[in-house]
Amino acid sequence: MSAPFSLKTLEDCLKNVPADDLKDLKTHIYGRSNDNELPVSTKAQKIAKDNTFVIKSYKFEAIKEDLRKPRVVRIGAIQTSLAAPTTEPIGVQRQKIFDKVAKIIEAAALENVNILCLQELWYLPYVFCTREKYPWCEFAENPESGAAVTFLSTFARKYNMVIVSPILERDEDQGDIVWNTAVVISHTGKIIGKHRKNHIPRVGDFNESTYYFEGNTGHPVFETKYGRLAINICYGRHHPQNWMMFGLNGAEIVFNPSAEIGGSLSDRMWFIEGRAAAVANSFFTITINRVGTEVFANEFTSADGKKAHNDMGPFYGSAYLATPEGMRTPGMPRDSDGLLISEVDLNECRQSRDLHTFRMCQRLPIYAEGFTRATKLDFKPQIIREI
Ligand SMILES: NC(=O)NCCC(=O)O
Repeated sequence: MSAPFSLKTLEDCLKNVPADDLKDLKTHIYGRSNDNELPVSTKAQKIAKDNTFVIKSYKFEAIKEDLRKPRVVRIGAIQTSLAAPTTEPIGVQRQKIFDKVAKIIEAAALENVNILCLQELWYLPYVFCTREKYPWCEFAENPESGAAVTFLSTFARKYNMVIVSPILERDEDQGDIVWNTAVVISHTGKIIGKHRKNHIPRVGDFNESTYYFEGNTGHPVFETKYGRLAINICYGRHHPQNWMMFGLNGAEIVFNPSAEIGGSLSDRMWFIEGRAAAVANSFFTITINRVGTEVFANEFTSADGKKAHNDMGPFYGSAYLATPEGMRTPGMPRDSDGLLISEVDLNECRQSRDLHTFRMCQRLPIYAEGFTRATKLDFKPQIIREI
């Protein structure tokens, strides 16, 4: 099994920085010198302590307007490790994660969370490194009536909460094929719709393309009681146009449920990509990653000449929210289960568009024309050379 992280959160590096320097440093790395941490109720803290997860809550303010009321919402993000070994029966593994997540949702409800998102494929191990089809394909479920979605619908209705459930989808109407999908559950408990992952990794142990194709649902934005949201699933985080399309369709909040391991390229990019996307598209982003090391019975290789192994290494958690103004919360722990809560005013999306005019001066027609040219077989890059 791979070694755990030396830092519990990256913020641990800051503990020895002198107070004055820390203010400056935070202004750059978080976009503000004060974290604006909100108190967490004793009840929620007790649930967290009894069930060994961390709760952090932060507040972001927008400009107070005369004609528009603030649109304050509380956004929650859950990061978890597995609750049972991968050798346990599928039903047992799933139920144990349900039991763990139920406690975290209970705490989220006590803290008045309005919209909640879980990590990519939240009720199963990240099994694609194995390239084995069974037993893992058994985790795939119907996006309207599957066990995970049904389980979360009950909470959505009970707590008046919109919940985003990233699942392994079984498309029973279309030849039983499998997809990587996020289902949006309304505060009424009904399903609003689903989105299928647009960009599928084929790198190292991320062998998802053995199981499913790139999604075919475009860039839907879901209108909910609490705001317009979209889901850019994991690897789509590396694709600026994927973020942009959700923005063009009117998203105010874009979740990035992920599965990412420490020491990888993504570990270096994690803190940049979500924040950059929030600024470029004037929406809130929330990047969420699983935690812990997932060990499998059979060895697999990463096709890099190195020895076969039974685990991918530790997933690094580190969930955070970024705002259109480029501010962000500190990261959640790299190695423990957690609930991140961020209180934001959605009015900031329009305010940022007014302030910075990124959307107004976006040159969509020239990009559209350039993209069309770049897809042609006879495409010639526009390079000018000295003659
Ligand atoms: N789950 C997932 O898409 N991981 C992506 C791996 C990467 O970002 O390199």
